[in-house]
Amino acid sequence: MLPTVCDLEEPYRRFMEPAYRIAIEAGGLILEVYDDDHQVSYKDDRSPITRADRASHHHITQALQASFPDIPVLSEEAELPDFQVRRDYSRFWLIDPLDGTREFVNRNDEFTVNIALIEGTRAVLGVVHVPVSGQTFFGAAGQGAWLAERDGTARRLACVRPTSERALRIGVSRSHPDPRLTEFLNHLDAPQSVPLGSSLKFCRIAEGQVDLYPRMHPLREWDVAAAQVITEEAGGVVWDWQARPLTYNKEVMKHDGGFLAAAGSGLAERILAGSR
Ligand SMILES: Nc1ncnc2c1ncn2[C@@H]1O[C@H](COP(=O)(O)O)[C@@H](OP(=O)(O)O)[C@H]1O
Ligand SMILES: [Mg+2]
Repeated sequence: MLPTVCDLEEPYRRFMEPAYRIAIEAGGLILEVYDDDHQVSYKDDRSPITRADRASHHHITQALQASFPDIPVLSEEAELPDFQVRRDYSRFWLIDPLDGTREFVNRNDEFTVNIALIEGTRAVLGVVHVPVSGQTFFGAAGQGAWLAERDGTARRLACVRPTSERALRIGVSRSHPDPRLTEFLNHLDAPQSVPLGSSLKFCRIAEGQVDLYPRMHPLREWDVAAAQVITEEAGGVVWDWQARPLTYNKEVMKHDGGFLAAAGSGLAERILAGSR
């Protein structure tokens, strides 16, 4: 059940209630494998996959389909429908059943379950659950973002604007270093790097603990969708490097040029102006 302090309304409440519950259930399945001796195999693109990715994928897919038989579910762990078919979807679920598989394999706890609802080409609802901490971040377009703790208490999320008195805190991938990002950081005034796995980098912006999350190389749409809604609904922005909002259900489901997530549009504009 959604936390009682959460005053989320329709049209998104009917989607959020099951999505929130299903993300937490999937987190429970992931933890059963995490506490066990998990075996890793590798996909064609050499990224790791475990029994936990598969268990989470099957549960989320089946449970969303049971609640919403008419809404397609697209997942990192399943073959995507042809673009000719999915381009006509007015609404679909986009899931990353275990984001941060490398963090899972390395046992550093920084992995998440991500469920997003896409309408047209926009991400409009997102749930990011963190199995180890039991925290669940969630938000819906125009209504705000919340953080629920394992014990059911919850609070609204709001980004914190950086001040000139302190260093900018930059969320960076813990497991996928990028030389272009290092070069970009060299142009900022003594930034403080905050290494984090998975979509947690977006969530920390929404919590006010990180100011920026710049990404130069492509990420898949499912790595971003749910957490983008949470960042935006906490007052942040997630733009491409031309200051345009990210779009979804593209022919290739990637954000090709990367993106800039920031704790506010003013900060993002300042950073983009400096990077040109
Ligand atoms: N260069 C790249 N191209 C495509 N996906 C990438 C990538 N670098 C990282 N990713 C994916 O982005 C997700 C989060 O990575 P990071 O912790 O670096 O932010 C991971 O997803 P999965 O764990 O779901 O496969 C990872 O596979
Ligand atoms: Mg992922």
